[in-house]
Amino acid sequence: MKIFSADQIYQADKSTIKKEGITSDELMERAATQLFDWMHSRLRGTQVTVQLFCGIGNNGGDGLVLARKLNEHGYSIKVHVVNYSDKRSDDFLLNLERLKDGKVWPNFINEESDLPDISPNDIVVDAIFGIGLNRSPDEWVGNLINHINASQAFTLSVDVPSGLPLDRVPWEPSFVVRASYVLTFQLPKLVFFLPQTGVYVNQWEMLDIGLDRDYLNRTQTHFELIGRPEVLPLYRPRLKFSHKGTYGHSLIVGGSYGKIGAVQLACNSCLTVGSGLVTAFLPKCGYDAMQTAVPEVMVLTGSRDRNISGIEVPFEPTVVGIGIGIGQDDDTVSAFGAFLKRMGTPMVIDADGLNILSHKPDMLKDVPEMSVLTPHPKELERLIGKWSSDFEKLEKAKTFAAKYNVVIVIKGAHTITIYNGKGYVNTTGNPGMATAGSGDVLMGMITGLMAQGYSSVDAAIFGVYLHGLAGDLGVSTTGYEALRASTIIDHIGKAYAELFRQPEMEQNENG
Ligand SMILES: NC(=O)C1=CN([C@@H]2O[C@H](COP(=O)(O)OP(=O)(O)OC[C@H]3O[C@@H](n4cnc5c(N)ncnc54)[C@H](OP(=O)(O)O)[C@@H]3O)[C@@H](O)[C@H]2O)[C@@H](O)CC1
Ligand SMILES: [K+]
Repeated sequence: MKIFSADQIYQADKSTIKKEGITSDELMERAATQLFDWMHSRLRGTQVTVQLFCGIGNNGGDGLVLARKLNEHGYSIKVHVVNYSDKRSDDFLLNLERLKDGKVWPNFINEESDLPDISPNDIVVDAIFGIGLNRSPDEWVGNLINHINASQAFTLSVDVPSGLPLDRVPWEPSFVVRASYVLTFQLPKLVFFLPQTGVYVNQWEMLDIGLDRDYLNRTQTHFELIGRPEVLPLYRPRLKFSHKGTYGHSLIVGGSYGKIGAVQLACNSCLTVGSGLVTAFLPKCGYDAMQTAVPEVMVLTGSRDRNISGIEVPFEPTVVGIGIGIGQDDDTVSAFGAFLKRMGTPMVIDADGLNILSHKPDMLKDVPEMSVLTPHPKELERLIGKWSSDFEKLEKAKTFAAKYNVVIVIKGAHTITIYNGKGYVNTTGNPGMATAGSGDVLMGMITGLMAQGYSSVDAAIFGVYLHGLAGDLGVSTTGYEALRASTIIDHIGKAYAELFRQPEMEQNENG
């Protein structure tokens, strides 16, 4: 699903109005009716006080329409207009009149006003600012936002948490509503998924308001949200008349004394995701452990006991995954450099492989094009330099990926795969996966997918999604804390099956 910018959303808005021959207030009515239906279906007339805080633009207009509908259905409401500007929008004004026609008289809050009492039992509707926010809220508005946040009331934000801009980090972090729930109109917003801005969004949901499909389909975006519908078409079915050679031969190069487990995990996940053959290349000390732990994997060792030196393999691997647990000893660094120079085919580079590249940027020119780099935030920083915000991080990563023609997988709560100027935001995974070895499993999975013929970008997007899904399935039996990297591997098979599971309702309908 595409992630649109604020400007593009305004365009979609205009295009819908033009195409359907409706007025902008009709679209607002449609949007706010969705908000009302959502609330009404959950509250079912419960006598709770709903306090609506409405700005003076169209986000506030949505809030006013919602207030009118709640009032018509007998809910107990208090409407506050947050008077932060004289430039009230037409649809706000129209709906203010309609609200007054229904005998609801809002309380106008301005700089001098006392802040209204909010009980923790109230429901707050936050319709102060929407996607039109373009500068820091004034201090008194920020204080009101703080007051809402301190109330502990359930806070439902309309479209976006007020105070959160769509294209940058907030000017003042405390001047942003911390939403319990965001009902966003039709399209996901990038800020919901970035570490610095996602913290304002506890849960979110999209409400379809019937924006012009043509416009949405033909408009290119810089980011895409990756869910099951995006991943399914990438799946490459296995053929009946195939053999292990059809699915590639992966080479996993890694390990040093005390860090052989990383290679076991990567080899295991590489096999489990479907690589036809897997060979591990290790220092000698890892030989017995590897042969015992994963019998399906073939093992080659270098000449040294505790770390990797020359990397010599007597076959042409389909794809190489390299870097986990290799350390940065001088002979390992030169072996890594020589290997990069020799290999022409795309590889997956992780962990110390990335750290070596950060310390020896000269080697970057030898990284085969279309390789996949899988840094966590610290490794990324070493690679591309510091950034001042998540937005700058993404831009720098795009520039780096373009310069070397590689795919970068920025690991995190929402892992983002960067390639060719575009970011693919993953939706699976959970905090239990922030655990030792989780990254090694991902590296093995992406390698194993490339071995089977997935392109580098598809392997990264599909692998990240499947890895997260396996973690989500695993967590249902272990809970977050006890989830281990090996549990993720144990659930890769179920994750594949889950991709093709019919939702229960469909199953029932089909008898
Ligand atoms: N297609 C859709 O999805 C639909 C969207 N709809 C709704 O419209 C919402 C967007 O509405 P909006 O354009 O009127 O902007 P909104 O956020 O209400 O702000 C109001 C104005 O405030 C101003 N301003 C900005 N920053 C400021 C500041 N710090 N302090 C003071 N003032 C500030 C700025 O005006 P400026 O002063 O810059 O001229 C801005 O225009 C959207 O989120 C959704 O809820 C639906 O109704 C229908 C379908
Ligand atoms: K809002």
